[in-house]
Amino acid sequence: MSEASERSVEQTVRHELSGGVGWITLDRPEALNAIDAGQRDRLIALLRQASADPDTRAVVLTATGRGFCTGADLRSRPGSGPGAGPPRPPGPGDVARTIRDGAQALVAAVLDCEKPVIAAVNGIAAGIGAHLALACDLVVAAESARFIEIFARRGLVPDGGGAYLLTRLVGVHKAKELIFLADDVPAAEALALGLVNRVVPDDDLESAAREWAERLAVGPTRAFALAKNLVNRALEVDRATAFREEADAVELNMATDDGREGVRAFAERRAPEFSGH
Ligand SMILES: CCCCCCCCCCCCC[C@H](O)CC(=O)SCCNC(=O)CCNC(=O)[C@H](O)C(C)(C)COP(=O)(O)OP(=O)(O)OC[C@H]1O[C@@H](n2cnc3c(N)ncnc32)[C@H](O)[C@@H]1OP(=O)(O)O
Repeated sequence: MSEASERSVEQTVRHELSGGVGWITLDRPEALNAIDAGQRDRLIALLRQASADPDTRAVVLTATGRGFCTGADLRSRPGSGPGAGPPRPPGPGDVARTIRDGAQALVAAVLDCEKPVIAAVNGIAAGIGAHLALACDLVVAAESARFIEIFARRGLVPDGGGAYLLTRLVGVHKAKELIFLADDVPAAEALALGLVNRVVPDDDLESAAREWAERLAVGPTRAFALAKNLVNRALEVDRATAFREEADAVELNMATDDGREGVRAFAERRAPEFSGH
């Protein structure tokens, strides 16, 4: 039975809302924060709740120990409780459904979250754990962090949006290099590649993530959500569609309190106070 099942999923995937920032912390350092299906599903639920919660203005995703997340818990077996029989071999379509409903749903929950999501990568991010970090809007990495597109070491095809994310972030050739060779990518190299926004000393990771998160938490939340969606779609649509969706987003935003507050505050020579609505 995996360690995860001896502690509640609320203990190994912690959530705290503080100052408008939702902190989601993976806390199973003994397994480098590998995630089983229960932890994956809790992450999805927390991200979806954060998206809808008006009191959550920004999200930070981080972890404890020297692992951020090393992907699926390869030691957990769904339904492996006491008395469980031998694992049933997956039937036709079972694996594809697991990937759709699991790894892909997790990455989609980050991409679709209507709040800025910051990954504070404290250590090794491998497999779906790397994609969880790379799907975030901003990635702050500790100097000791490293990213591993590890699937080939396990004979697996990258899932959880790996090819989709990597190709957009680093281009076709570098994406194939990372996937085929499955080498460790240290934080400094990840920064040079454009995989992360910032690299900070390990001891400064939390404060660096907090500083960005708290700045975003008092910003125009709705405008951030609309802009996030435009950027996420920018590589998928043609110019006419992009321009139409941009114009629609600007119009939607102008109907919000914050959309009017910024210009009004400038005219009144005062700092804006964005409510997030
Ligand atoms: C999305 C969740 C799905 C949940 C369903 C579960 C079904 C799983 C079926 C797989 C198909 C799903 C695939 C998934 O969507 C995508 C993936 O993530 S596949 C990639 C899986 N991850 C890995 O292959 C990484 C495995 N780990 C390593 O290779 C190494 O640990 C490392 C990352 C290179 C680091 O190496 P070291 O620094 O030497 O550290 P150790 O190896 O000694 O590790 C320390 C300790 O942690 C345990 N551990 C590390 N990673 C995992 C892991 N992924 N699963 C379980 N346990 C892990 C390791 O065993 C050590 O424990 P100890 O032996 O000390 O008890």
